[in-house]
Amino acid sequence: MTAFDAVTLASIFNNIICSLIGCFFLFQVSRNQSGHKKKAATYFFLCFFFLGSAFTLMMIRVWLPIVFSIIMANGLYVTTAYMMFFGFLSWFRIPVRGIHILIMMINITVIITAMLFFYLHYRSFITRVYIGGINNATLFFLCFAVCWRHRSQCGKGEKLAGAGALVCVLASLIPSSLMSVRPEPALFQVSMTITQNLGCYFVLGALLSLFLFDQIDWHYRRSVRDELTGLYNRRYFNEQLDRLLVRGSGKGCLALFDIDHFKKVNDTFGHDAGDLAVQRVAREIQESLPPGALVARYGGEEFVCFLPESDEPLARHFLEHIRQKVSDLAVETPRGSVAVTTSIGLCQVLPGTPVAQAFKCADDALYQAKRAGRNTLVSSVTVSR
Ligand SMILES: Nc1nc2c(ncn2[C@@H]2O[C@H](COP(=O)(O)OP(=O)(O)OP(=O)(O)O)[C@@H](O)[C@H]2O)c(=O)[nH]1
Repeated sequence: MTAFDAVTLASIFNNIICSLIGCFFLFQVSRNQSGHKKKAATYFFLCFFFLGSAFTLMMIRVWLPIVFSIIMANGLYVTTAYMMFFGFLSWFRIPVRGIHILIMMINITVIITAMLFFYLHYRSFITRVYIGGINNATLFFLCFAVCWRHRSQCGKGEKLAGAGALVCVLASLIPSSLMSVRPEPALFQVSMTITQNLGCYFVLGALLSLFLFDQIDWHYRRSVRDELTGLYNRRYFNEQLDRLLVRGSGKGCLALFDIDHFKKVNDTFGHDAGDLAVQRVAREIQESLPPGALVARYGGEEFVCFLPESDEPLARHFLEHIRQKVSDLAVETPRGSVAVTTSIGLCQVLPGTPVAQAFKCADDALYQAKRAGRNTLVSSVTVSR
């Protein structure tokens, strides 16, 4: 064995280790997922399983009959690319159907037949390199195309995975491109080593980051949203309002909503009915506000919204509409129909006003609304610094 062969073997061994690591992590990931993400993780796991098997075959191929090596290696490489493609399809909720599997089987059969044909009849090594490279590049390009088609839903993880697929397209074409310039066995070995390393490491990183960023997004969404209503929570609202008032252009209207006599609703209809009423009121508020309004559940049966750039008459128009819609609500519950009303305190805020002062102003107005008999909108004086 020459030093060059030894280095090539070491590199293949490296790729086997990388594939095993890929299998291990993607298996762990698939256990913690459900639905389409679990399917995607399983396909990605299989992708590394077949890739590792192909590398193992590459390592021991000198001891195997060459026809057997050609059949197995090509079958495994093409299957690897398909597993990646199916993983991308599943991630974007496109079901993998029988027809996809059939196309994969036909593709594998055609590739193996073509490889054997060119080996047995023409002993043409370069043609086989072209066929393998172009076929795999096409499949990786399809992975990228799936990402591109769903680009509006793509976060950081999906973008990285799409970039990983593109790297695979380029990597698949390296051996055939080099062979067309200088058809030397040593150069082929070098190009294969580069291709395998690029594919293996980049794809593993990109696929794992798909799940990592998805988890990060999930935790972030949970940390800023209220679980019952899906509205933003108090902490997020305060942060955003602070940004808008102190650091932004800062003018607008702040409104506090409080459902009237809510204790009575709970006492009469039960806590679950109360929850339902909170959800319905939240939905009415959210759906009735103009785009750009910031709305949150501020506490139990309290909501808050900020209408940037709105003056008092405009905000009053929207809020009156909400008050009316809430009072028209009939929340159907197992114990009967629940009617609720809401009191609203409104305050126009000028640039630079501290958050606490804006809240005090809206809260005073809300207090006035409660004192005025509830189901009322009261507007407080404008506050500024
Ligand atoms: N079911 C349900 N009840 C809640 C929730 N959050 C707060 N509450 C209840 O809402 C009630 C609020 O009562 P109070 O603050 O006394 O006010 P109120 O009865 O609405 O009377 P006014 O505000 O003065 O009109 C309490 O009984 C809380 O337990 C919730 O998410 N679900």
